[in-house]
Amino acid sequence: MSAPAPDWEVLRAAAREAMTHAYAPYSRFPVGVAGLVDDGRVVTGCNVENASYGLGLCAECGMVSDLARTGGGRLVAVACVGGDGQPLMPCGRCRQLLWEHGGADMLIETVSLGIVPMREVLPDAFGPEDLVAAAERGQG
Ligand SMILES: O=c1ccn([C@H]2C[C@H](O)[C@@H](CO)O2)c(=O)[nH]1
Ligand SMILES: [Zn+2]
Repeated sequence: MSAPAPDWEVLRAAAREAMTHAYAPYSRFPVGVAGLVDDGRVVTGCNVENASYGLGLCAECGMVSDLARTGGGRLVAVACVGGDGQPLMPCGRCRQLLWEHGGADMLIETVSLGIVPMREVLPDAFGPEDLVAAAERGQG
């Protein structure tokens, strides 16, 4: 099965809709994210903050949970929007989260670079294959 082609307008709209559910009373910076799955599903998430500031959840965390809960699969393309609804570069931790479920070829829309594959925003990434490689060398 070939991966579906992303409709970036649809993804952006889904991310903006998700952003309306954000719980961000501390930063006042709502974030929404939408991901196209290889079976054509669209999964979404929003940020959910906490009075214990450091425990806040980025929107990408919610989206990855939505991905797992609705049947798993691989992320093909992800649009993330924040604040005024413009494209947002996911934070470093979330790039790692996304890598697990989309890998190097997953497309991501960023404000500074446009639409690029994950390998460009997380070069030399650590991923599941590194654990396999280490195990094969007898280090895992
Ligand atoms: O990729 C990102 C970056 C930031 N945030 C959230 C975390 C916090 O709630 C708010 C301000 O940093 O934006 C996300 O949800 N995703
Ligand atoms: Zn994040």
